[in-house]
Amino acid sequence: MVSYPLSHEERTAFEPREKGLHSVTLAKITYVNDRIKTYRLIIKDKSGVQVCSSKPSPPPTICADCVGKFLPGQWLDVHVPGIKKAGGFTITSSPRNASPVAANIRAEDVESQPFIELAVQKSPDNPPAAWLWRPEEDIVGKDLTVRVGGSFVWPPPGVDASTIKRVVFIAGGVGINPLISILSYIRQEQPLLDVRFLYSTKISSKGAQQGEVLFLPRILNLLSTPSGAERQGKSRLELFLTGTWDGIGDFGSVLTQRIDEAALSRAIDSQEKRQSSIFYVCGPRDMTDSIVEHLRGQDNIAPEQVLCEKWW
Ligand SMILES: NC(=O)c1ccc[n+]([C@@H]2O[C@H](COP(=O)([O-])OP(=O)(O)OC[C@H]3O[C@@H](n4cnc5c(N)ncnc54)[C@H](O)[C@@H]3O)[C@@H](O)[C@H]2O)c1
Repeated sequence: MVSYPLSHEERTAFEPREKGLHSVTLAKITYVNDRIKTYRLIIKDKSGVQVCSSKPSPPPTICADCVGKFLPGQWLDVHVPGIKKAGGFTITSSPRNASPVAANIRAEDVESQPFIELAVQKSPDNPPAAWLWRPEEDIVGKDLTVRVGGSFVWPPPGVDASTIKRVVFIAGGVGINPLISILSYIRQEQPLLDVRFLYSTKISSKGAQQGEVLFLPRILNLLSTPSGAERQGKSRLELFLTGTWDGIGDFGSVLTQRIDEAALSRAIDSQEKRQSSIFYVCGPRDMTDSIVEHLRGQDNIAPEQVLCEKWW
């Protein structure tokens, strides 16, 4: 018997998602590397899209009065012209960027409009992704319809937010997508939170540069932005580069290995620190499963302190 991979809608059938659809315009495409492009969607609804603060936890439900709002970490069902089934793509921008009140909007200037950003991996077998990878001149300016969904979110459901002092992000490859949205939002809303970031990704091109690693310049910028003496020295990125690259580039300090137990121990830190930490894990299946199991097996880390997104 031939088995087919589940579509995004089948795979996420039990996840919370909005009832209604929003109309957006595909305004801009940015090439990151030969696997990834990012897409800026301009929101057409007059109300814009705002952060849902009415029912952030627990559990992250999307109810009638939350329509049009999203939490950092969520994804969109994306309906592209001429294709019946929606694609599922993670939102990589902060909800703050989607709020019309946050922007000084000028109709003629795309950069000033409230927006949602998505990162889409090249996948010829996935029709919505293949459509989004068509030549820019064929698709920029087209209208799409989208719906927000997902439960891998900030703030973490079931956790008293006032107890959180540290957030540890652990990303593998394109699993960075929901984490960059959460990091961007946290930096805007709670800049004094301590952040540890472990990011492992494959590089295969010769002489690859920082800009070709998905969101690396953005992460470095978000972690280095000074916002008060208390935060000095509290945020750190450990970058793990694997694959067949030639070691040349402008990466500075990197580890040429996968995230291992020693790296996790550094991130978990002391008994005292782990009690006030939240761990977000997103990456390939085996990596996610083994890291989540390792974290949940530690003393003083409760199951609800470890969140992961499973796209399988
Ligand atoms: N929202 C999202 O976009 C999203 C959400 C959840 C999961 N994901 C998943 O993230 C995965 C990322 O795919 P990719 O092709 O970019 O990743 P990849 O295969 O390039 O791997 C990324 C990094 O993880 C490391 N790695 C792989 N397996 C590991 C393991 N068992 N232990 C430790 N390190 C390991 C690799 O060495 C590499 O550095 C996909 O499987 C995707 O389904 C994505």
